[in-house]
Amino acid sequence: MSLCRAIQQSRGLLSLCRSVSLAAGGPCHGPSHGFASLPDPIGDESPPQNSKDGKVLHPDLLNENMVRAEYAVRGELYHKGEELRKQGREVIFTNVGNPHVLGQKPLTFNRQVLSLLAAPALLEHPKVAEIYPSDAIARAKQVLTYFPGGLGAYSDSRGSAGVRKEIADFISQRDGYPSDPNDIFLTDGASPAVRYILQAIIRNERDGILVPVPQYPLYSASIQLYGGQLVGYNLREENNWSMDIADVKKRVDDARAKGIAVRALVFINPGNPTGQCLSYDNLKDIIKFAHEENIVLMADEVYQTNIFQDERPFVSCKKVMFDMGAPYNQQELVSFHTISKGALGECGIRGGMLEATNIHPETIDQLYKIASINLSPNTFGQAGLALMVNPPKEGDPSYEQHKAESEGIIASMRRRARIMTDGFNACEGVTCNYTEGAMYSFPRLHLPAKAIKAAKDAGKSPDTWYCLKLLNDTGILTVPGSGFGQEEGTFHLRTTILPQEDKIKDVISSFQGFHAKFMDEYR
Ligand SMILES: Cc1ncc(COP(=O)(O)O)c(C=O)c1O
Repeated sequence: MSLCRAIQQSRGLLSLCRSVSLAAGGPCHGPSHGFASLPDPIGDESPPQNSKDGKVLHPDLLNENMVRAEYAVRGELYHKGEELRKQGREVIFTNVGNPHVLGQKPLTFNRQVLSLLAAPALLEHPKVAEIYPSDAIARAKQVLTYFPGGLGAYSDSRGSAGVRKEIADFISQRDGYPSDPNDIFLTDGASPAVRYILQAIIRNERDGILVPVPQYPLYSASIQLYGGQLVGYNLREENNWSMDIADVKKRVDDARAKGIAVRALVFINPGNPTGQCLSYDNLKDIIKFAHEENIVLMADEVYQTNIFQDERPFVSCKKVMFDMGAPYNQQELVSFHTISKGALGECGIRGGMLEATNIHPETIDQLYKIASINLSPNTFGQAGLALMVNPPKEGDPSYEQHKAESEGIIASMRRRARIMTDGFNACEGVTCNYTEGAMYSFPRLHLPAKAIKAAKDAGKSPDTWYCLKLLNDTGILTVPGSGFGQEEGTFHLRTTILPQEDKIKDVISSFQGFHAKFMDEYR
């Protein structure tokens, strides 16, 4: 059956069939086959410059939005760190929330199931029951039924229906409100899911997206890539990185006065790089605001199980919205989740998702079309999502071990968050809010004037200059606050809390030693 026909059958949509015909590799019916004739010439204008110094793909002739996009997490510091590592120096990669690279072990049950999915012939092996627990075998067989042709075959472009159903059940249970598998898209990590939505929202340079400052640079880079405008709103560091709706409102008014259509508000809960968790009341304010201002909400909830403070449990934006009732339960919302974070930390397997709530059905069809251009999200990532949302249950042979491993990882992160924060706060001229959630510390560096001058003389922003010195002296690779955005005149760095417990004290005392020496030199 052609992709067109399959989509028509599942959604009954002829119009989508027309527009997707190019991606499906052949026309269905109708005139729109995607090969429109070329536009008429604009006056007698000659074509733009096509090559330089014998190269068509010359750096001066690339898509400008691509060239302008920046992604600090893998920016100057990262490249310098890689250079040092290749020279044989020990580098501690605390620049990115990538737990396994710093020694976190994968969850046993999940990898048992994934290994059986990768090598299904093992399921027929006479000794399989001696090696694998019975629930891992049963779960692998069940997940295999979601992937006709196994994990080596393309799945539906939105992701396997079976996995989406498990995710919808998980969301319904988590929030107490229904979730529709047809509104869930599975992607290769949450990053492409975020990009799908930004790409759909941004039409041109007059479309604005509200993004927290500091923010995770996936947002700034993607908004640049799609040619939109980032409209920053400040998180209040003095108030534990809280959101100030009055400030957001002011940013919206300013942007509108400049002719920008503000179309979406991104918030990250728990926050990256700032580590704060939003309270139920904060979420209500955000939803009310978005409703009043007619703005789509983009809820980045990838750290929803990385919670280190009992008084601030995670509550999803969707739950609060439905608790609030009409008219707020009609608010347009897209929420994101991933297997890269939480106790899984499976960054390399690339499993992520979005759930679209109250989004127009024809927009969902357009998203489906865009997803179908990529054919299929990777199947191991999808299986990883199924394992995340539907772990072993009480009474299952793997339950106790799975629970102990998962809870052990989060409890250890909580201890490490405390060690990091306390360690930073013990330093002269460093202040750091406690990491309530996520995986990062974002201390403020109150740099002396002499240090700021030295940085400027070196042609660097003071935080980048500081982080480069820290890397050179100690091998600790962090990301300067400027990569996330920070209030004018303030300087920060971001580090993960992920070095393992036998290492983290050494990391923080190495930082403290460096900083004390630094202050002696520049105070
Ligand atoms: C706030 C936030 N959103 C989304 C992502 C994307 O993660 P992934 O694409 O690995 O799912 C990250 C990764 O660090 C993140 O910190």
